[in-house]
Amino acid sequence: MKTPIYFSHEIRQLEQLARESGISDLMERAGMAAAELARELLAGKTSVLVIAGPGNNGGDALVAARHLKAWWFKVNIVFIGETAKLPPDAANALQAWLAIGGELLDAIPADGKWDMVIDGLFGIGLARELSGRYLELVREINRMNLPVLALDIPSGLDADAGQTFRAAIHASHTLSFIALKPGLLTAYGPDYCGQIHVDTLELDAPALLKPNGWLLEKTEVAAALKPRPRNSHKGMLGSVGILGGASAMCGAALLAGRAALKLGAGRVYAALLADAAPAVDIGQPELMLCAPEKLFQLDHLNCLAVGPGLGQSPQAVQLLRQALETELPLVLDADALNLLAIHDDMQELTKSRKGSTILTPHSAEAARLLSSTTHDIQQERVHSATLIAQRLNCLVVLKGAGSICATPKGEWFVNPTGNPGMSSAGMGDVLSGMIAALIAQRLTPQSALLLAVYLHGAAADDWVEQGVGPIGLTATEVADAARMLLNRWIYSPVA
Ligand SMILES: NC(=O)C1=CN([C@@H]2O[C@H](COP(=O)(O)OP(=O)(O)OC[C@H]3O[C@@H](n4cnc5c(N)ncnc54)[C@H](OP(=O)(O)O)[C@@H]3O)[C@@H](O)[C@H]2O)[C@@H](O)CC1
Ligand SMILES: [K+]
Repeated sequence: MKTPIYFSHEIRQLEQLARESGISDLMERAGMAAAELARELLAGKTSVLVIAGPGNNGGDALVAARHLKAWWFKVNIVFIGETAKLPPDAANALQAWLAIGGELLDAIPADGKWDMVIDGLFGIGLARELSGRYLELVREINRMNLPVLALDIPSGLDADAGQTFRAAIHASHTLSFIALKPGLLTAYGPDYCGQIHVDTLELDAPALLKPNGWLLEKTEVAAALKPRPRNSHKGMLGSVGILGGASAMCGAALLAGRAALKLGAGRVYAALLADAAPAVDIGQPELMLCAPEKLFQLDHLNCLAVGPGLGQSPQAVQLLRQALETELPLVLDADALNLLAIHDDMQELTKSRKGSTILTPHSAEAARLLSSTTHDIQQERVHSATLIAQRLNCLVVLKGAGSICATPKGEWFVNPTGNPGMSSAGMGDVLSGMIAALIAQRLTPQSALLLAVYLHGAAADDWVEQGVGPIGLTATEVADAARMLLNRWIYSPVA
């Protein structure tokens, strides 16, 4: 089963649709799910501090507190807001809490001791920067250094963008209601959410509202993989061309080429622009190095990756234009993206290409493509990726924590794999080579993109699990681990 992701306005639509179909107890369901998870996480410990805010997120917390109290946990609630202004469901939850003898505190007692905090201060209704008592409370909870279960989303985090409203609660677990929201998974989301759990509140969300966003998951991306027939030869496995490697940047093209080899392309050609380009890659002599004009004379290329170390010389401009004029599937990265951003005619060429085009920008490259700023791209990562995909009629991966893949049809995917060890030179070059290799092996461009993005992050995660990284993890190591995982997923799928 695929896992959908919805923006907060879509979650509100879902709530409305549920209400219209006669479901009126969503808050009770959310509170019960929260209490059950809290009980499991407490694992025998008994004392809980519940923070309830002025909206329905506070209502969820009040319901959870009521159940925990009924199960004999020691529960203290700090409520911040005006009880008279609570929305109806939350007001009912408050009455039910008071009816079983519960009390409300207006500040965290200085001498209290708890095993866990339940954060029900703000959910998807947080609409502006935190200030005053709210800001102070978030900081105080973070200073307590206790396990925190955040209800729906850590308070202070923007459910759509994954940015913080000045500060946010550092949760150890987040229980997201109805479905995932993109802000949990991208930008700062992974830093604040801890382990993410989803409770659908018994709603079949995709049946009520068609999702446009999905979580990338191994079962989904690996479905494109098939074992090779024993009777195979390199021609069947496709040929990749890499175009880049201007003076002082040959390494980028070699990294992309080596990654394409390791991901199984039958033949890989690296065409280097540098005047004094090497004739052979001594560390990887299987790579075929050639001059750029030779690459376009080959009649058996299945995919071309343009950009690693390309530079922005007149020759680079001419070669990129030539690549865009072919019907080959193209992967464009780095300076290919920067050149595309400043040449309107190349953007027109891209829009009308017969072959697929895949763009792999990080946020600064995306900003150039959209004539925007890195800050604005990070504020709207999903929207930015889909906008580029639709404007340029291409597939896009907007890289960074929680990479966003987008299609020209408006579908988008968030990648949960990867770690800060990937913030190092060459990682993007390796990703370009990986995508190109999978396309050359006849995966559809979209399947190749989704698999490569997921696998690239999973390979880096594998090293971190082994204690290599995040500090000092190299792109070459990621390509090696990607090869190992790919083989494992195809040939020992249970492992
Ligand atoms: N509806 C349902 O059926 C279900 C909803 N569910 C739950 O409800 C949550 C959404 O609830 P919600 O819409 O009430 O928003 P919520 O996040 O509690 O906060 C809104 C309050 O905060 C206030 N406020 C905002 N920003 C502020 C700031 N910076 N500083 C100070 N105040 C600020 C804002 O005040 P105002 O902007 O009006 O001044 C308002 O009072 C959702 O995440 C899920 O947990 C589940 O139970 C499932 C069923
Ligand atoms: K919360």
